[in-house]
This record gives sequence, structure tokens and C-alpha cells, in this order.
Amino acid sequence: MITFENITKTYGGKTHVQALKGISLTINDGEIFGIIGKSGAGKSTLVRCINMLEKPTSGKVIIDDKELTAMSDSQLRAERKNIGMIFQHFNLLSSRTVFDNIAFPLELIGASKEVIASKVESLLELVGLTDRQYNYPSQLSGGQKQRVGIARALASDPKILLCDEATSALDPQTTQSILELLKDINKRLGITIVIITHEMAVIKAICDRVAVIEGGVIKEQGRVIDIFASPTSETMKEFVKSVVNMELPQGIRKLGVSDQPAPDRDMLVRFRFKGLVTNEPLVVNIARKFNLDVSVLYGNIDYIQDVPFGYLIVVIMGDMEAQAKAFAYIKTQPIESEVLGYVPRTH
Ligand SMILES: Nc1ncnc2c1ncn2[C@@H]1O[C@H](COP(=O)(O)OP(=O)(O)OP(=O)(O)O)[C@@H](O)[C@H]1O
Repeated sequence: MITFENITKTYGGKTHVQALKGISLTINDGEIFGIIGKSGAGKSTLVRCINMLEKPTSGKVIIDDKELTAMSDSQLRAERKNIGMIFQHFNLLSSRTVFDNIAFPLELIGASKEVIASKVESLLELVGLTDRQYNYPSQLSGGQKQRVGIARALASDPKILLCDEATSALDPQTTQSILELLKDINKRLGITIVIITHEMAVIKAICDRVAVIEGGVIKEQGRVIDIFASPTSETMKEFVKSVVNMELPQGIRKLGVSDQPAPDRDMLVRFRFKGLVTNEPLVVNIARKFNLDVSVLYGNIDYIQDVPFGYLIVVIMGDMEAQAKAFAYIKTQPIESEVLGYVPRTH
């Protein structure tokens, strides 16, 4: 478990920048935790405080009951073997082959040739680069370079893998394949993965939990599925909007939506669901129970990893009082719902 206790980081020099302003956070063993934020929010500083590439100005970083912020340099060097890191621009050694890049951290700890050969071979297999082991980084695509970065980071059998914008330099398809590889590694090796990104699509694809950071402060955190269903902070709402559109479609807005019921208006209701989709019988029930017509106007279903997630906008047509009763009934059902307004009756 990684615990941040009230971490602050102020960069000195002429320009005094307080990059982190009291961060408290817990990252559980074996989870994929995402930290999202805009440029300058403090993401890189935060992730670098995990392996002490940046030393916090105050507060504690604790990993598995060991306080890294209280360690000597030599203790830290030993502890860093448990923490691998990959970078946006890969940081490979251009004069070394793929094999030798992956072998590098093992050479540094004085591993024997035999140990290096067998370890590198299995890592090459894990990242799917066995046939590229004699190539140099300049002969590889961006995705292949990042696979080398991942293999190198895993060479010392770390318990934690830090990913600092690891897919930001890659095209969407390559990004997807690298994210799948990270997920596979997380499952197979049980490694805790911490991902820094400015892209909500990355969070949506593989993270279990997410925290959003702005101006050096965590604005909101939680399970990805919950955050997508109902973000509370403005920052998170904006990020969610970038990948899931919950806005009322223009075609519906054009109908002339009023916030007041009227005898000649029908009720617009939005159902939100996460997990099992239960709206089908509900729609039929409302129509039967209250003698109303219910018509689906718009739906949007997405998947957050394997969990269906989305919304459905229906118009409930008929007697005004029956509409109100129907909505009172809907509210007793295990699905999130809201009245969006009332539109003029067209029939
Ligand atoms: N070495 C440094 N010296 C002085 N200020 C720094 C240093 N590193 C970062 N900062 C400042 O700290 C703040 C947070 O920077 P940080 O790199 O952590 O943000 P970020 O969210 O990772 O941004 P980006 O996505 O652009 O990398 C910024 O205002 C930045 O200018």
C-alpha cells in the first residue's frame, strides 16, 4: 500500500512554486490507480514523490509500513528496486540494443550473465518483442519503444510500476495495445500500477480508481465507475465530459424544454445506469401501470472496462397527474433518474 500523508512540495529558486499543497492519498496493493490533471496541475511531481525522484517539502510517503521520507540515500536506493517507472518519451539508451536496454538495470545490480539472459528472455516474451531483441531503439516504432521501457522497468521485479504519461506520445491504437499490456501485467504479476495522465480515455480503459488533481490539490477521488456515473467536482465533470457525453442532444433541446409541467406537455426523463441494464421492464411497467405512452428518444451505452454504463432519455406522454405519479414510482426503483423538463405534446 502506498500512503501519502499531507504531502507538500515547493520548488525553490527565484520563482517559488508550490506544486503540491497537502496531498493525502492511499493506493492499494494490486490496483491500477490513475491520477488525472491538466498541464501544470502537479501530476509528475506527485508521482515522482512515490520513488523520491522529488523529495516532498513536508509530509510522509509510506510504502508497506516503510516511511520513504525518513530514509537515508542508501536505504532509498534499495527501496527503489521495488518501484519501476516508464516515461512519455521512453528514455531508452540509443546505443544499446533492445536486449541490452532491458538488461541494463540487471547489470547495475551485478546480476550474472546467465541470470540476465534468462530474465531478459522472459521479459521480451512478456512484452512481445522477442524478434526485435537485436534492434536498436531507432529501428522501433513508438509502441515498441514503450514495450522496451516496460520490460526494463520490470527487470528488477518491482511491486509498483509508475507510468508518467506513458501513452501520450502514441497514436490511439498503439495506446490501446500498451494499456492492454499494462492491464495484463497487473493481472499476471499482481503489480500495483500508478498512471499519470491528462487523458480521461486512459483512465476509462484500465484504472480501478482515479484521483483528479488541480493546482496541487486533489479535488475528487473514487472508483472509476462511480466517478463516471456522478462526478462532483467541476474539474472531474469536465474530464468525464471529454469521453462521455451526458448533455441533452440538440434535437431534444430544440423541442422547447420547459421546467414546468402543463396539461399540454409531456415529461422528459433521463435514466442513468451503471452495471446491469434494468430499464426495459421499467419502461413497459410505467406504460401499463399508469396508462401512459413511453417513447425512447435517445440512448447512449458505453462500457467502462466490462461494466455497461450510460443513459436513456424517454418521453412520458399522457395525463399530467399520471406523469407525476409515474415519476414518483420511478423514484422507488433501483435506477438513477431525473426529470429533464417538459416538452410540448405533438399528438
Ligand atoms: N523542477 C522544477 N522547478 C520549479 N518548478 C517546477 C519544477 N517542476 C515542476 N515545477 C512546477 O510545478 C508545477 C507542477 O508541475 P508538474 O510537472 O508536476 O505538473 P504536471 O501536472 O505533471 O504537468 P505536465 O502535464 O505539463 O507535465 C508547475 O507549476 C511547474 O511549473
